[in-house]
Amino acid sequence: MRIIVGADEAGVDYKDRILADLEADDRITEVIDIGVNRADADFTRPYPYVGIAAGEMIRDGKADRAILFCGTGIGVAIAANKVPGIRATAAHDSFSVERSILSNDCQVLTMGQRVVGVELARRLAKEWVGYAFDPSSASAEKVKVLSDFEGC
Ligand SMILES: O=C[C@H](O)[C@H](O)COP(=O)(O)O
Repeated sequence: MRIIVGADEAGVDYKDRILADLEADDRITEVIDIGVNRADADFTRPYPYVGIAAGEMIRDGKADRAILFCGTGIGVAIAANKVPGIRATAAHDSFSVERSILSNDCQVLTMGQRVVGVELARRLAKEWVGYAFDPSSASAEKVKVLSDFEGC
């Protein structure tokens, strides 16, 4: 699995912690850091640019999934969802994280650094990359309604 990590200024600490976890995870073949990073000239880049960039990379086949952070997780989720074909959600509990894949085939998970503790965020990220969507499941036809609506 090739996975993007990204954040705005409000989520950068968690992004960097999850980046380190993913780089040590044998299930992950590539971790792609799209920033922000403290050394960036545009460290204060607003969250929509991060979410849209991640969604476009997945749309273009450059990555399989993304885990994104901002203050709440809401802004980067909204932004990623603006890219046709992308299903992104904020989730801060284990059941929602599971269902975001098994029910919704989300390519993007988002969390809020101002919402959830770092150890829970790390655990949820670890759980999330372990789930795989079953295209033969009853959920698949529901996801297909979204794909058909968007034409992708
Ligand atoms: O959803 C938005 C994020 O939480 C962002 O990090 C903070 O946005 P704000 O500065 O507009 O509250």
